[in-house]
Amino acid sequence: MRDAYTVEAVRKAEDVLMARGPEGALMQRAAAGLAAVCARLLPRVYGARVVLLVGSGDNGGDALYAGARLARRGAAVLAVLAADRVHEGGLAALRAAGGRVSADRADARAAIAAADLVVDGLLGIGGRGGLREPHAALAAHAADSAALVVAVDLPSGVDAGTGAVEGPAVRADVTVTFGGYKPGLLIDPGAGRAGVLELVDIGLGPELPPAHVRSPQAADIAALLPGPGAESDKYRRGVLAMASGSDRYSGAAVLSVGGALRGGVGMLRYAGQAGVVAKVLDRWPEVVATVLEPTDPVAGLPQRVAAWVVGPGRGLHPAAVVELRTVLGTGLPVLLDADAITLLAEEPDLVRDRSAPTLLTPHAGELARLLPGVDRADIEARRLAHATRAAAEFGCTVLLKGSTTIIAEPGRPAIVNPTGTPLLATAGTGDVLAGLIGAMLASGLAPRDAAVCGAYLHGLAARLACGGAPISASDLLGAIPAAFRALR
Ligand SMILES: NC(=O)C1=CN([C@@H]2O[C@H](COP(=O)(O)OP(=O)(O)OC[C@H]3O[C@@H](n4cnc5c(N)ncnc54)[C@H](O)[C@@H]3O)[C@@H](O)[C@H]2O)[C@@H](O)CC1
Ligand SMILES: [K+]
Repeated sequence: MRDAYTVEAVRKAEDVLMARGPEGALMQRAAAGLAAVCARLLPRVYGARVVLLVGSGDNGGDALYAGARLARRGAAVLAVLAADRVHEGGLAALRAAGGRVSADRADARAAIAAADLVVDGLLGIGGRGGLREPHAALAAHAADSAALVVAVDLPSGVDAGTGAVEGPAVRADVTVTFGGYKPGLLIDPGAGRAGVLELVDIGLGPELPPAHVRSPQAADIAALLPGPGAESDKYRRGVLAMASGSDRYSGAAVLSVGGALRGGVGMLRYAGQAGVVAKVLDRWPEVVATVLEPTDPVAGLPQRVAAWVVGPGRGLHPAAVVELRTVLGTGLPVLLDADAITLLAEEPDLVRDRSAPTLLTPHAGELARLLPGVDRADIEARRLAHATRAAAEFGCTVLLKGSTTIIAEPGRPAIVNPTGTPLLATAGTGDVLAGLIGAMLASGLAPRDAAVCGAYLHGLAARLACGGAPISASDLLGAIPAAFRALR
């Protein structure tokens, strides 16, 4: 698990340690860790051309002390100062180690263009908003250079707490972060700027509170996943009921059912209009299907099931409303997706008043319908805050789909899924996800764990499907077994 902490929590932990230990000890630990990662990344330290971008705060101090360590090992280190005053001790250490210092713009540009390694020590957790000048120009030179860019603590210009990027920001190949991950390193758009993450332990652990945000790794998912044991039969593995697709959107039914079957459901009971039922059975003969009567759309809904998935491609007509009320009226775990979320926006109390496990899986546009006064762009820019707010307002689990999928639940740390990829931004992949998570719910996982496992496998399957080439939702279905195998 990668655990991320708020800036306040990190500063508080640092204060406790600093009061206890010798002055500057934490910065020395940070700089030693940073220099070690830089040395590992360079083919050869001796003779390497290293440029440090140095801001006015302690982030610049880390860069200067690490630069001094590299200079002592024979690197040609140049510190480019972005402020009149920078960390004095760090500057003295760099000079004493033979490093050079420049505040000249033209000089800086040429040096960055010719560098092997650029160390971004402009701003750390003290940064506010997008980069101002001259920071922004230096970040642009670094982006134009072929040099490897290593960010100190976080890419400058990224908001440490949220991942928001409000203006120019550094794009790093590697980010060396200290004491604990910061949420902004795990959540887009910040995560996309951070590159590969390296955590340096500076001893904060015992002083940190519980994580604010967690990002599960393969072993965490493998430990959560239910696997069929010798005692399993189709009922114990879970019976899932699905109300997805319609005559107009029959593909949503075929894909969501496929997601559930590939997700390991014991039995799938599908209910829908006659035309969709035929298509579902044609593709997935293992499904037990019921044709719903247009005159009484809820009479034939499946009974004796372990969980429900409602919504993908289901439509917004009155029968869908009655169906949604009926399913939410049961005491079973329910996943609401797509059209069911749009309907819920009209009757939010259906979920607010519900005590049984409930999971909403909106994308940003659907979440905007649930949160009055918020638009899609606000949600994309501050995903963590909005997913958390929706979970609190509806008193249930919320999985916000998108560039970084976030799972929020009242009173628990939010989860960030690490396997997402832009390849998933194509029609039908959300239907597959709903089915996949539905299978996990039916097997008995709590909504948060089901959502975490489903999102992880979904992203992994997309990555495995075509090795980086564009994929369709059907390709994604085909790669789910490989994603499971990769975890076992
Ligand atoms: N506090 C500690 O004990 C430790 C701190 N460490 C380092 O110290 C960093 C935090 O240092 P600071 O609190 O000094 O803050 P920073 O070094 O992150 O930067 C703060 C400075 O940047 C300026 N600034 C803020 N936003 C700006 C913007 N958008 N454009 C241009 N300038 C801007 C501010 O005026 C302020 O002078 C951490 O990220 C980490 O790298 C590490 O050395 C580990 C120990
Ligand atoms: K930085």
